[in-house]
Amino acid sequence: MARILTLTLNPALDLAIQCGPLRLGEVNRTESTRLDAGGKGINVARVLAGLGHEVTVSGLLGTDNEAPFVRAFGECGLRDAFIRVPGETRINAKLSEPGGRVTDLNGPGPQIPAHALDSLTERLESMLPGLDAVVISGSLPPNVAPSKLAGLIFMVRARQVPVWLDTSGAALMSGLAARPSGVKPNETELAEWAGHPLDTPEARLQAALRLNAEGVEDVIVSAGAEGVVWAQRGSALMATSPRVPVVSTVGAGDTLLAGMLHGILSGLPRERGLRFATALAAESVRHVGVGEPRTADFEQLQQQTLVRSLSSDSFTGGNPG
Ligand SMILES: Nc1ncnc2c1ncn2[C@@H]1O[C@H](COP(=O)(O)OP(=O)(O)O)[C@@H](O)[C@H]1O
Ligand SMILES: O=P(O)(O)OC[C@H]1O[C@](O)(COP(=O)(O)O)[C@@H](O)[C@@H]1O
Repeated sequence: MARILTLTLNPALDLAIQCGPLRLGEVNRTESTRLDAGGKGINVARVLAGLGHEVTVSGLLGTDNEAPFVRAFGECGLRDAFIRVPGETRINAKLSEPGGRVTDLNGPGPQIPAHALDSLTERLESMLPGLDAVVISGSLPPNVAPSKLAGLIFMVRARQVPVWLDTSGAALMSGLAARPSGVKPNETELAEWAGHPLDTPEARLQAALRLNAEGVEDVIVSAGAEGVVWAQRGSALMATSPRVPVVSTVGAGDTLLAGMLHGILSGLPRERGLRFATALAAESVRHVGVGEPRTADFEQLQQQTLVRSLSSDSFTGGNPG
């Protein structure tokens, strides 16, 4: 069992909406709706706690609608170290249509008073001793500068605690420059850093190896149904996802990251950890919410997840890897 802290600077209440084919500009009738406490670090924490780790959640939480979060933390056995800020945490709408198309409408989040960030930094610093990993996940509220995120990464690294990052846009650029120990972008997010599309496994591999060479030890590039490339200190594996019916892809990336951390922090052989995490992420898309390893066919999903090693030759007809 590991001790992990996840940091969500911009959590969200996720409004999951199941509907028929969406008709824009018209009245649509929904099939079901569900409101859950979410946000990347909170989802990662849920999965890790379910796998038996001791998890603390922190970040910035609006006081006006905190009740569902507090309830979820209690239900999942998460230690609550969120700094409270005035106002509401954002609500993100997730529209799932038949056929697996999911449309995310993510809000900006509230304005954060400067003293709240100072309190968060102090709290984080006081919690670092004894932690096995820190995960910083998700977007930043509108008035939090990306350089603040880089500052948090530097602080954690200075205490020799591994720090993982999962964010996007300017926050990802700034965060990567601070050299986190690990990162989990999806292909679109990493393409922005690379400056060109990463629409093939080879392109993802090259970008991941480049980041390894720049000092990010673990780079996990997710590519939806196509699966995952994981480059660790210059040596790469690729996992191909099992085919599953898609209900909601929301939380798949968070599940993947949590599954990978579980493998790494539990000392699982690399191939086994990647298979576990990829199968768990596939499990998550079959329903709303994060992946559930206790599901009856999870062993089967793992068997259907193909893992192979990759090298630059893997794509040139040379060594099949
Ligand atoms: N349609 C799918 N079928 C099977 N696995 C999926 C599917 N969509 C996502 N996954 C799994 O979830 C992981 C994360 O999904 P992805 O969409 O790449 O990340 P993010 O949610 O961060 O954008 C993928 O690498 C894959 O393992
Ligand atoms: O902080 P962002 O980038 O707006 O993302 C927030 C959203 O990400 C989620 O954590 C889902 O993330 P993934 O689909 O990448 O796993 C939702 O719960 C939340 O609404």
